[in-house]
Amino acid sequence: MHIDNYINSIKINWNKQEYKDYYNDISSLKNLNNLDFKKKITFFVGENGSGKSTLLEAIAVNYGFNPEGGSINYNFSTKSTHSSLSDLLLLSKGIRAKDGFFLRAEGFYNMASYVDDIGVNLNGYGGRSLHEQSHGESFLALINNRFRGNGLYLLDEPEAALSPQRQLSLLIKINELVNNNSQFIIATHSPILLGIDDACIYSFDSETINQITYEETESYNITKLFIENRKLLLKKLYSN
Ligand SMILES: Nc1ncnc2c1ncn2[C@@H]1O[C@H](COP(=O)(O)OP(=O)(O)OP(=O)(O)O)[C@@H](O)[C@H]1O
Repeated sequence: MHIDNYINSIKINWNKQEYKDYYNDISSLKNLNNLDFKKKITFFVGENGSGKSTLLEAIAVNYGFNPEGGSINYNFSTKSTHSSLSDLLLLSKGIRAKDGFFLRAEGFYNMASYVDDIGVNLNGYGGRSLHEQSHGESFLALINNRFRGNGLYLLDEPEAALSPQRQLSLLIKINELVNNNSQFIIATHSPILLGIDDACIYSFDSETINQITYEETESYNITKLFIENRKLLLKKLYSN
């Protein structure tokens, strides 16, 4: 079944590149020409440094989000370090999303300061300054109160601040929002979030970006191995 998403696919126009940037040395990205977003939820998985955040940020910036995170309307920048990859992207868009947010664990502090500075109504943020809540509390308060549905949500490692219990709460919220016409693209290492069904999982661990199953992800396999064989595994790890 064809699903019309807010972003249906991306293409990279390498001919537009004027100068080499760090992503030219990232295996998964240097050979990338296009990528489809066929499902309401797409996960980016892969080893640290495999290029997930770089691609997610480029998509976010090209769509109009602030590179440090926030909604389309947020316009702040504490440092300009985002790559030029966003300039090379061509997004194939469906209808315009009514809501949207680019949420990254990294840079959340600056975004919270911006919310304080502009003096917005804090009801959308759990009723208290994001700085007065714990990292995990504020992260989930934002998602629960500010994500309204019919939206495009780009999340970079949302599990970083969340306990396993709250990752389950996030999973429920994502499911609710998807049922309310939302699209998610999520870079994650969480074996809990990756367990959401009917998602497309893209692995950044080889020369091309490949679709894999939940059971093929490292997050699933290493967690399973550890829980099922903890004592034996620890013995082996310590002896190496
Ligand atoms: N602004 C930058 N300038 C130079 N190199 C960068 C920059 N940002 C990221 N890199 C490098 O690009 C590579 C990919 O980084 P990226 O953050 O996209 O990885 P990732 O897959 O999201 O990793 P993680 O799981 O650790 O978040 C890394 O080797 C990183 O050091």
